[in-house]
Amino acid sequence: MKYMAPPPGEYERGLFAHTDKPVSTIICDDHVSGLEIEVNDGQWIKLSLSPSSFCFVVGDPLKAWSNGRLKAVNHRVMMSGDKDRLSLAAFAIPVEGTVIKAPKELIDEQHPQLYKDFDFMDFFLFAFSDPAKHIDSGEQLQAYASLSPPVSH
Ligand SMILES: O=C(O)CCC(=O)C(=O)O
Ligand SMILES: [Fe+2]
Repeated sequence: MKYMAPPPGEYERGLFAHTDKPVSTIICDDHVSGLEIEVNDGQWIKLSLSPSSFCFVVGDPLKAWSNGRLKAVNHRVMMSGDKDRLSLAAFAIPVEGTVIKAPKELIDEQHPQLYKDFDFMDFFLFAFSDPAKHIDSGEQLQAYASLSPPVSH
């Protein structure tokens, strides 16, 4: 991705806040910082990736697979300064027909099943569909797959 430097003195959105829809993402950049993660409601931290580091981002399907134990962090790109930014994101997309299903070891009385089993691609297409545009990115997994009340086994 290429993000253009903002006008002088401005702090500008490069990429809107979202959680990732692939299973996971590995990000590296050209050391012009810009990637931010939301740590608490509304509190954002800018990541400065060192030259040899990558950022591993848990996507919504991996959160569902882990029965909610792994968090899908809300993140965005904000640009300041006078340099353009280049980043590279490697998205993990499973083969067609892959079902996202939490292993039984991650489901018990204390950790009831949070999400129904679902076909990865059905969720992926849902997340980019017109109806889902009205749902906050961080709420799409909940809207698509939540089991409420949670089921315990
Ligand atoms: O460019 C970046 O650092 C982040 C890209 C990203 O979050 C995405 O493509 O999902
Ligand atoms: Fe992302």
